[in-house]
Amino acid sequence: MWQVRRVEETGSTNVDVAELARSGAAEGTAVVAGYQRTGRGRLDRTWEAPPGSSLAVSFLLRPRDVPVERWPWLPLLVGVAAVDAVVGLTGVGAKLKWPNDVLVDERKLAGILVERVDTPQGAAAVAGIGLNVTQRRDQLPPTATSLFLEGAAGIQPAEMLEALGDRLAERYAEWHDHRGDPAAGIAPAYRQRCATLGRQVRVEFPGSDAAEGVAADIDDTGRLVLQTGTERRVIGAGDIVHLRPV
Ligand SMILES: O=C(O)CCCC[C@@H]1SC[C@@H]2NC(=O)N[C@@H]21
Repeated sequence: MWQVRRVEETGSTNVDVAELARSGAAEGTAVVAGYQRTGRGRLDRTWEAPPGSSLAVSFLLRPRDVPVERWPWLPLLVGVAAVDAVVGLTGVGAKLKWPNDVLVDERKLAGILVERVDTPQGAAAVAGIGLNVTQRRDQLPPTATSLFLEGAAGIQPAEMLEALGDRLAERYAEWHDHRGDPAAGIAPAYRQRCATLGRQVRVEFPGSDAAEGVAADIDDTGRLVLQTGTERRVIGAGDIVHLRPV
């Protein structure tokens, strides 16, 4: 379903696809870059990778038949597709940290940023994925990893793109066909791949606030349910630190 445009270098593929969306580009338009100068991350962070070492791609989605209150599942859906693409192509044991960091043994392999964009054709979503492919240890922070470092040495970004595009197209079609009903597939698939559920965690909120508790569940809109003593707190955004299994 993807019409992929390849660019050698850009600022951010998410920004590029958002611009294409505003100019009327069709669902399935995608931009993949050899190098991103100013990649965007979650919670207003940046995303960096040396030229040619990683996959940096954004996909345009126009989920016309899915009520907008179900769109918050999209970032989780993209996470499921990314995990399945990594496991299927390389055998590397990737898992999700809520909402959608792709981890291997607690190190981050991939990050996902899904952004809503308003266009003359209606609301759309840009799903951006940055996945570390060939980076060596000295090209990454200690908290990150790459496919190369996890033993998948022969894999190149283009192969990873192919696998990711296939898994994303399948998951998206299933979700769209069920009008975004999470129970129809994506919620159970997410729970299976989520390393956060059932753990003692710290949630660091944007700003300096934090909370600790057990990651008890994912609610109907993809938010994390945190059990803190006798209280249940529903978390829409934040950074999770995995503490220990319970
Ligand atoms: O973990 C995060 O903070 C999310 C990082 C998302 C990075 C990807 S790389 C391709 C796409 N273009 C961007 O500017 N960001 C996303």
